[in-house]
Amino acid sequence: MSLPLHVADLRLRSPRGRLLLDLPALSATPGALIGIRGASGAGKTTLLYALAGLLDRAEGSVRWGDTELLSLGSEGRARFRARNIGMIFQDFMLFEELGALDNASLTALFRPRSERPALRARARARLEALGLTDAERRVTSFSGGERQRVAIARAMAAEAPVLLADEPTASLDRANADRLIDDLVALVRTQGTTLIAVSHDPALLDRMDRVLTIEGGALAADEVPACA
Ligand SMILES: Nc1ncnc2c1ncn2[C@@H]1O[C@H](COP(=O)(O)OP(=O)(O)OP(=O)(O)O)[C@@H](O)[C@H]1O
Repeated sequence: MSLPLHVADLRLRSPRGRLLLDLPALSATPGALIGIRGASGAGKTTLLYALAGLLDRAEGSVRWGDTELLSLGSEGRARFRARNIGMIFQDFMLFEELGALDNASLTALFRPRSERPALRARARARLEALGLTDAERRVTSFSGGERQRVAIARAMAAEAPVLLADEPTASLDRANADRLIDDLVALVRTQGTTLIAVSHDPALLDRMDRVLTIEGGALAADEVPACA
């Protein structure tokens, strides 16, 4: 399934009324690689959270295909996310009592029984590709970078139509970061996934089709990188 994105008049205010996000319009076609950059505090993570339907106070329209995310209740948004959005966020949302593979296969719970073995096999392969070979080890004992890799494996194994990533290369060394960028681009090109990735990493941003610059919660630029 492919899900075009249409955002209109998206606004978010802090509890004290400060405007954190103000986006009159943003569209993305399925299969696009979109980077988001901007200074610290510009609103990049807030934008990703709004696109995932994770912010209760967001106003306006975030439409993925035929689904108007902001008109759904929190349960409906969670259901939509489980089926359609892979997330690599800075809070990795791992289950401490589970092993790496169980965490990376968690989205199987939302899939028909017949699809679960293939998803688990993809999760194992993604973990191995990311250098995590001890699939049964509980994540409690994992380092920050290892935890991030489990979250990446989970998001990629799900092969959801949309992948939202917040600094996916941040805690990887250069060689692993470069391999991950290759894998993300390959996933998008083969599956028609829409990737929206916040990053400060020029190696990642240079591989995107478009790079958005966020300043003060607003879109300051929407450019094609020089080497795309
Ligand atoms: N619930 C909230 N209440 C008040 N301010 C908030 C809230 N959530 C976010 N902010 C503020 O909104 C701004 C944007 O935050 P955000 O995390 O989106 O920035 P960012 O661009 O991702 O930064 P970084 O690169 O440092 O991660 C920041 O000034 C932050 O303090």
